[in-house]
Amino acid sequence: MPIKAILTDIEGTTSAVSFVFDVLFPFATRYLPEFVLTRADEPAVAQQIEAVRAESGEAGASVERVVEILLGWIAEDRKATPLKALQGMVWEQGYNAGQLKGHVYPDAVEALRRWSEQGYHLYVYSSGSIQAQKLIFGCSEAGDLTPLFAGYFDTTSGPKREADSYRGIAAAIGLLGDEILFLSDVVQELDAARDAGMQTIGLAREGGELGDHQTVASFAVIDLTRI
Ligand SMILES: CSCCC(=O)C(=O)COP(=O)(O)O
Ligand SMILES: [Mg+2]
Repeated sequence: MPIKAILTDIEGTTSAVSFVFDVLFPFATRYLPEFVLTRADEPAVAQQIEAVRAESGEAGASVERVVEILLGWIAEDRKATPLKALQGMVWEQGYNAGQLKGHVYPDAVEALRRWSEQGYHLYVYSSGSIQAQKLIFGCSEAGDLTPLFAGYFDTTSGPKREADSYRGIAAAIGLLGDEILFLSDVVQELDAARDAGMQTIGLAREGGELGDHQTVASFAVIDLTRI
């Protein structure tokens, strides 16, 4: 079945792992405590605080304790939906203030633009919240890339290592699994997407192979007509 849509991961795929670990996560560690403590009564923040209490099993946790839990989750890179939602809110302030600029590899920018012009529908699936996804592409070093994308999926569609998440995304896109190409740097994500019937290509920016998935080091060598 020919490819009609491309679904891409962000960290390690379109964007450097170092940008996430050395820039975004430290930014959140620095600014998230004050953000949560001063805005705890705002409905959008209060909702996430409640979700942290529920996910951590600490129903009566104070806001200060919730902040401690969140900082622990950042340190362990936990893909918890309420953490990801709050990180997105904190990063928005950094992007708006010009303190952050999204990193997207030039080869990814070029390929995404070309595929969009050729009529492929482009989607994102990342553990980062949809708000965070729109920010990294909207405030990128290459300018606003959001017009290239037809839609965004995050952990509210399910964990990235479970096939059911990809089945749900294919249904939401309105295509058969094998009409969608999924790109990622994580073999468990590629396995889950393939189990759901999607085509896969692994991105190994430092070289090497990702399991038995076709693996490339750059978007520049992906040929959509040969999948
Ligand atoms: C949307 S940029 C922030 C990325 C992030 O928070 C993260 O956890 C990366 O997850 P990914 O699924 O893109 O590897
Ligand atoms: Mg990744």
